[in-house]
Amino acid sequence: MLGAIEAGGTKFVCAVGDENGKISDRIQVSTTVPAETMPKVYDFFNKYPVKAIGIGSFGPIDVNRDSSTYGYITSTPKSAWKDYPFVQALKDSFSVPIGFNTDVNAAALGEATFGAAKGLDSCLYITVGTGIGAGAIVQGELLQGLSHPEMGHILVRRHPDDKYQGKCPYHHDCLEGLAAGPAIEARWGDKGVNLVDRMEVWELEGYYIAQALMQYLLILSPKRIILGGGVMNQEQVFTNIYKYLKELVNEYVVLPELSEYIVRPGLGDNAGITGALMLAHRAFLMENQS
Ligand SMILES: Nc1ncnc2c1ncn2[C@@H]1O[C@H](COP(=O)(O)OP(=O)(O)OP(=O)(O)O)[C@@H](O)[C@H]1O
Ligand SMILES: [Zn+2]
Repeated sequence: MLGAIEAGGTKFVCAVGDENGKISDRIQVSTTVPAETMPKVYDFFNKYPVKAIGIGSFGPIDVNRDSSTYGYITSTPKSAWKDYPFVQALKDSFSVPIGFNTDVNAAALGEATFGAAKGLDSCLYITVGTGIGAGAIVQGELLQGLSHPEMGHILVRRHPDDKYQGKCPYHHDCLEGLAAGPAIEARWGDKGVNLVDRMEVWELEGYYIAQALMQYLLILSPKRIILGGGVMNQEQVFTNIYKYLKELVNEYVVLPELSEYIVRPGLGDNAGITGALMLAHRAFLMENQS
């Protein structure tokens, strides 16, 4: 039995299951402060004989095993979780291998193993929600370098009619600052879910996301792109992304049929937690190899 944590900025999902992605029990805990959230996490896993735990976490996080702050959540604006030693906290309570990566890398792994990118050795998983983040599988491995990718904060070309200053506290009008859920709400004065009939909202959304996808696909050339997160519940954004992406790429590279190439998560809301289960599986295998 394996344990999994999908640690989000608003809630933690904890689950137990097996290496085939089958989940046998799960709970949700709200993300308040570590002293309140973590004991509930420990209580849940204490009920089960887990052999390893995988964490897909909001970030930025330190994923560099050689670093003195490996396993920490680093510079999050959620101050109680800033510099929080997540992996160590679990190791102190459970003497099992702990896998640790970003929430979106975990989701990419889940989708590549069991979901919309099953059988492919590369894919990109992007969430457009409270923030924008992306994880990637490249040549069968999770993409990691100096740190993990932060693809939500890339710069995009501003639409000439868009006067909104942007919401990212670090870069103002980066992709996340212009196109995540809170930016939509701030620009148009209402939540996305209430703006369904405002065509211009979803045109602009497609315009920005298509630019990001163009850059990701030119740099990483993923075999499939999966778009999740609350904002992507707006079906019309997909149509607009296809339209703008075709225009931008302008036949320079040959694109697959876009409705099969840029798709929703095959695992729905379970992409992240299933991926975290796979992180646990990998951590278990790694520790038992050496
Ligand atoms: N149906 C919808 N249409 C448009 N926007 C939506 C819809 N549902 C949620 N959102 C927007 O998505 C954002 C919440 O994102 P999501 O539901 O993915 O939750 P989250 O997990 O908190 O976000 P994140 O993935 O960044 O951690 C909010 O800004 C919300 O207004
Ligand atoms: Zn930014």
